[in-house]
Amino acid sequence: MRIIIHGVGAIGGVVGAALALSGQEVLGIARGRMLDAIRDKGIALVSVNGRQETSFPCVAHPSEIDFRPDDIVLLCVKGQDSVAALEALRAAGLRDQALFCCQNGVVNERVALRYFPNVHGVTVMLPGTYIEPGEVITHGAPCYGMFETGRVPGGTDAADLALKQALERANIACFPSEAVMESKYGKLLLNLGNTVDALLPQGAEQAPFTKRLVAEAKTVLRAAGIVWRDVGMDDPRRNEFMRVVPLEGAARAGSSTRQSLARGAGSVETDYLNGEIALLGRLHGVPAPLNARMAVLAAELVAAGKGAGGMSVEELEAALVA
Ligand SMILES: NC(=O)C1=CN([C@@H]2O[C@H](COP(=O)(O)OP(=O)(O)OC[C@H]3O[C@@H](n4cnc5c(N)ncnc54)[C@H](OP(=O)(O)O)[C@@H]3O)[C@@H](O)[C@H]2O)C=CC1
Ligand SMILES: CC(C)(CO)C(=O)C(=O)O
Repeated sequence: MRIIIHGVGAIGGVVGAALALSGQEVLGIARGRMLDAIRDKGIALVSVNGRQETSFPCVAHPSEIDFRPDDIVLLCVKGQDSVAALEALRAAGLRDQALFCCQNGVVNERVALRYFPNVHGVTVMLPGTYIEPGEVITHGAPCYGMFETGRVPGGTDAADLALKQALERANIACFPSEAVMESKYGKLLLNLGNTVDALLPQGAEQAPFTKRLVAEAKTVLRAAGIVWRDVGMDDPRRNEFMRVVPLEGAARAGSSTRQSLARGAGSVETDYLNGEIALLGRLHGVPAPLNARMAVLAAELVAAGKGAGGMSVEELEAALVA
């Protein structure tokens, strides 16, 4: 079995490097400065176990891959990049192989099912950081991360088991689940604060904003009849397998959305996080003005070419009532 990582950034980089260090065959699909750095000098994984250098082969495009029947593909791009990645995978010959959406948000799996029959969701609990090309950081301990996986719409199969075994050899806890989307909706609630974290200066009080966004979202999910499962610290597995710990000399660079802005990535995932709540609210006739506004603010920030942390608490408060 070969594990193909589509999108070698924070999550794809940590998972790919940890798998490679465990002896697993890995192939990356990367781009830009990360691709150049890995080809030039490999990749460094920074974690509670220190800094470990490793390497795995990387291509720039799926068309360079001869897919094997027992390949497993981990889709590790941001939600706004999914369609392009899925189209390229199909054009390159991927067919019935298991495809795992290692992504936040709840729509990637549904999109992937248009292209492929064997789609699995993954609830990714892994505080990953990618700022410098060729280096990825995880603040997860004792395991680097904790994943829940399962087929979409439901059930588990041999691919979940095979991935679990490979991930656990690489120090990433993995729990196959018959209803993975329930935990992905739980994770969506945790991600409603990503853009708050991206907009405000580091150290600013985020909780009053995220609480309001989550309360609004819960009303929307209930009206939509969507069941979710809590995946925060109330999940007893979190304390045992994956706590967020400080690492000397390697500060966490904030949420994945903040990291996109810090890297000048040119897009953020907010339309698939807060924007999902806005969408569900509109479909089910429940107002979700706060989450809808967050999506607009994020789009404005990207369009203005602004970096992370440019808004004060007072400005965000005013923007949310505007
Ligand atoms: N970081 C974290 O702590 C966590 C992230 N997640 C989720 O995991 C998913 C991945 O996030 P994260 O790893 O942070 O994102 P990153 O932006 O760090 O990594 C994604 C990588 O994929 C690359 N990419 C995008 N499209 C393509 C393509 N077509 N071909 C090749 N490479 C491509 C991006 O390149 P480029 O940089 O040029 O855009 C980037 O390097 C997201 O859904 C996120 O919400 C979940 C839990 C925690
Ligand atoms: C780790 C967490 C929950 C928030 O930082 C996340 O999922 C992200 O950064 O996207």
